Amino acid sequence: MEPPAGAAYTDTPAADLALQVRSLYRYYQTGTTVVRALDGVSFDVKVGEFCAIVGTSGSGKSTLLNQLAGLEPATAGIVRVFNRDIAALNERELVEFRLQNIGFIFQSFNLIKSLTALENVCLPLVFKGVNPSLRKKAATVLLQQLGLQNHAGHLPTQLSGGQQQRLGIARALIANPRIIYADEPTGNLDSKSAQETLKLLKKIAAAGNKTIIMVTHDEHLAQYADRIFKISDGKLVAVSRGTISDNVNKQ
Ligand SMILES: Nc1ncnc2c1ncn2[C@@H]1O[C@H](COP(=O)(O)OP(=O)(O)OP(=O)(O)O)[C@@H](O)[C@H]1O
Repeated sequence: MEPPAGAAYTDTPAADLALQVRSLYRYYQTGTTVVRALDGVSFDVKVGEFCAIVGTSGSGKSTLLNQLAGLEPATAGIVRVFNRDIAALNERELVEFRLQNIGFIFQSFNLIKSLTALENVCLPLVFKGVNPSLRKKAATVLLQQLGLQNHAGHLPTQLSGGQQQRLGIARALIANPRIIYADEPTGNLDSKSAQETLKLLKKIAAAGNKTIIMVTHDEHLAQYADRIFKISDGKLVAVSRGTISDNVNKQ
């Protein structure tokens, strides 16, 4: 039976969950002040779900994404990514776990300006030790899939914002991660490119059984997601279903 739209937990077996977050707290101490950036957050995300985390500035969205990636220790609570308690991993194991499982998409694209589009997309495979001809082959296929085949030799500055973000998405996909974290992926895009980026993310989640977690302050763009988690003052205050369900696979 489908869980109700507002459910943060599902009755899904743990093996089918991408994320299990339980009573997660992250406090920051600045002088004598304690900031409760995350104040007891709990939710599940199923494998293949596209989820948006929304909230106003300072609500705790980036802190939550950092926690889900194991980039900072929690004050208390549990984060399991594909059933691995990431607090139990040491720094070296965390780096390896991220390399094997997580792709990142950034607001400012984080492309290397001196490298061509093809070389930028290849980078995660360089870190994985894949040989140059296989890297080039995989990157060429992805550039083709994302409609960037005519830009392989271009530098990022020779591409539009939308094209740069597609490049960022190709780079996030090339190592075949099981989950993708996107932090304000449309923050630097015009509204048309933003919508195209969201359609692309929706299509990736639907087609490849990839889980996507996207942080955005844009409540309209969040409607492309399967579920939307609303954060306020470090608390999960609402869970809803995205209302934009146009069949992106047909495009
Ligand atoms: N390293 C830090 N040290 C102290 N306080 C921090 C730190 N990082 C975040 N905070 C505080 O924690 C709260 C949540 O910040 P966070 O960056 O997660 O919010 P956000 O929702 O991502 O905001 P924005 O949309 O503006 O990026 C804020 O009050 C912020 O000032």
